[in-house]
Amino acid sequence: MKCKSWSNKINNYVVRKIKSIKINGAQQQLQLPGSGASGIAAAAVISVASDCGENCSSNGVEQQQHFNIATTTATSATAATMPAMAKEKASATVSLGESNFRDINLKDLAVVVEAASRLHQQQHTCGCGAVSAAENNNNSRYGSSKYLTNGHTSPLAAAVASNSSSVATTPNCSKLHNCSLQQYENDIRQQTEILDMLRQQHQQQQPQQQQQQQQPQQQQQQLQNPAPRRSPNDFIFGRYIGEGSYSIVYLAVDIHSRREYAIKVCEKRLILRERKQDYIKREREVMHQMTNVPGFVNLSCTFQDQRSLYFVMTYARKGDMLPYINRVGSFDVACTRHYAAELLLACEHMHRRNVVHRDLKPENILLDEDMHTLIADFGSAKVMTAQERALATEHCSEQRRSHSDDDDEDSDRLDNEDDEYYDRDSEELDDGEGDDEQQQEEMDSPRHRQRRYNRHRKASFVGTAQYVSPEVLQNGPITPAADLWALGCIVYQMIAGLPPFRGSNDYVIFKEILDCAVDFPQGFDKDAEDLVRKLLRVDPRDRLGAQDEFGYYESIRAHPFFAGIDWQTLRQQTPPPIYPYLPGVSQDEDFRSSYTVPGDLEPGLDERQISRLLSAELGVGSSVAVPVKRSTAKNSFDLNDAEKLQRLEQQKTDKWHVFADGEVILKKGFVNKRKGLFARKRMLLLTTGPRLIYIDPVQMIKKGEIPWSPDLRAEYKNFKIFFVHTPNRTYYLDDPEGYAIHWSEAIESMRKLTYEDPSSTSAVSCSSGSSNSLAVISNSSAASSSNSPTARRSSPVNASQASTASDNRTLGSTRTGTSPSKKTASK
Ligand SMILES: Nc1ncnc2c1ncn2[C@@H]1O[C@H](COP(=O)(O)OP(=O)(O)OP(=O)(O)O)[C@@H](O)[C@H]1O
Repeated sequence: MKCKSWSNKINNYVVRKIKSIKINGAQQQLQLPGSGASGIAAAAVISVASDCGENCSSNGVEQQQHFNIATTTATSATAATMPAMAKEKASATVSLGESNFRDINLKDLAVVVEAASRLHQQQHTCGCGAVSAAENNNNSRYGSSKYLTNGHTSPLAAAVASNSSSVATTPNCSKLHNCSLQQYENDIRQQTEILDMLRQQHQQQQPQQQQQQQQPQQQQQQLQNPAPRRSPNDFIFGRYIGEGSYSIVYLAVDIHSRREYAIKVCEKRLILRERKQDYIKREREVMHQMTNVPGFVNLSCTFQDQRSLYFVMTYARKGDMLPYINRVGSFDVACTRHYAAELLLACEHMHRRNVVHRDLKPENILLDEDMHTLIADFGSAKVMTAQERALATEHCSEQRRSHSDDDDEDSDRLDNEDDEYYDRDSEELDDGEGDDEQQQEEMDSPRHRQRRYNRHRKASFVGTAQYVSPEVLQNGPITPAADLWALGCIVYQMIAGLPPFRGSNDYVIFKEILDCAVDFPQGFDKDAEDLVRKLLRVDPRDRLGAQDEFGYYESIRAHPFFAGIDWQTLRQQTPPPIYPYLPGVSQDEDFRSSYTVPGDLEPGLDERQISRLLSAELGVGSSVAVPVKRSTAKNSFDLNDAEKLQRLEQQKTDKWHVFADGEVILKKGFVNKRKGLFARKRMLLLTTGPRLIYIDPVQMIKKGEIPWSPDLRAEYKNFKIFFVHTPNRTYYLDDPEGYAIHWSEAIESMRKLTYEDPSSTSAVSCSSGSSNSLAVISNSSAASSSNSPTARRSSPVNASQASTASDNRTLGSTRTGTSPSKKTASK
């Protein structure tokens, strides 16, 4: 069994390495003759013994990667599989920069094809390696991956990924007999072609290589002095990006390579206190495993100091997806289709590697420079063994049979909802690789299976309430179908603007999930609705894709919602622009982050630097605009103290007065506040704060505020519809009484009064006595130029900053939905 596993590992490693090999420092994108190359084995005897991956150069002059590479010392299993290689390379430990990394590849590759041929012959007779061929052929179904990292390939990160991917590439025995001699011959032929291409390229680059070979002294030095581990002093920390439960993420620049990274700094103290060692460990392991897989955040390296652990990751420049959904309310169908397709590809990649993410949600879908998705946050991920998968599948059927007898159980569990928030992955099944056959039989006995299953049931509720699948809530076994459930939730949210299961608290949300009752508001795209219904099935086995081969979701790809998707080139295409599902919102919003790390800052993350970053985050000492109150009252919203007192006195009898927190209500009226396809009736108050407060008129509860800032802009579309644009969200409001223009102008007047020179403001008079009775005496030219839907151009929005806005997240989780909708169960 081991040799199959190693063979597979070897194959994957080499294919990756060949695809991303560097020739003389320049990246060569090789067009492989086919992606079924499964057998070249030489590079597999290289074991990267460092944490450090892609681009973590520590030598400022040469910007080279230094890795300790213990050729053939990887494991005895490798040696057993590749006896010839083992003898040739035994225990030669070298420190490797990218240049000699390349040379070694080329030298080794010559040996490899022959070795691989031998290996394949052996494998064919004993059955080993068949899975490699099968898996690689499966991969080729969907075209060859490019292993891009921020748009460039990364052999070293590939090496790291490969080094940690033994679990992922463990063969699936059921495929063993699918191989044929013909297949192997094809593979060998392809590999020979690849090698020839490499040779040609190598020869073309010969002069440069000779030049490099004239620097033996330098290389000798590298061999003797392996690169020191990274430290915070190798990076300039530019700005705070966001924070999680145990970590803060900064944008930083590598002082050697000048590359930008997102560095997650995890406080050891917090991790220990909260006993989250497993969580962090798992995140690191899975990130390693998914590094260099398209659509995932790469983990370039990790290091630590006394206080913290550092994860150096791909910087997802455009932040996470949630603010985009919040900003435009909901995505149009083309946009949803594209992002849903990228997510499906990501699920396939994970599930093929036996990784179940378990916490897929818009906040964990990051966006790179080109607006392609990068899946992040693997703290909740689960790496499943084949056995666990079989167990889970087996149990599903039992669970289904017993489900009807089990009705009371749900409510018991829900009553103890707080207890559900634990994660005991440290109690994972301990059936390791080394089990012999007898042990194996014992393990497979019903008694053992039940025991293991019971232990497994204790395993985690991890994830986020709104996206968690019923089987996770019911302590059922974890299967990849949990991510397909989340995919259904996310597709729903992209179209409708809110997640399908909402509630004022987790208890209500869990109940909704277990009932699987989903509202599809009017206007929900029919194909999208069908897809969502088919993904949101209580029984994981009933979910679309669950009966497909793991990691190859043909049935989901074939769903009509995905008609027209070119799966092969999806990630090379330019994603459709994010347009709102609802018409009328400006379509030229620029979410691009304009921030770059200044070059003149000091590297490191000591107290001084932390305080600088904190000050910048809080806007202390920076040029963040603060409200400027003018003394001259030209705008009638600018009340003097006596006027305010008088108005407050009048206002006391007003039932909305209590919501104004002692401020004068300048304008009020009922509006429908839209979010995606949902709308809610709200009383909207504009107060002297200035504040825009919205209240649930039925429950008489304040639901929230539209956050004021100098960037806030009001814009009317017609007499009924107006927008309030904030950096993080466009509020889509509709005034059934037709005072949209009045609202828009009143808000603009207040903004100008607060943040701008009063000489440029419109003169507005108001009467707070009656709803929507504001009399506007506007400077018509100013109003029309600033408020015209076509003339208005918003200022650039920093998406990363937007992602930290908590008000939107709160709004995103509140229950809405007065718009006509049908409530149906899609069980
Ligand atoms: N590689 C990255 N590029 C850009 N932003 C990132 C990156 N990784 C994380 N972030 C952002 O940093 C913030 C904090 O991320 P982090 O992973 O520390 O916590 P989290 O996953 O949000 O929370 P928790 O750890 O509690 O699950 C998030 O807003 C996330 O969007």
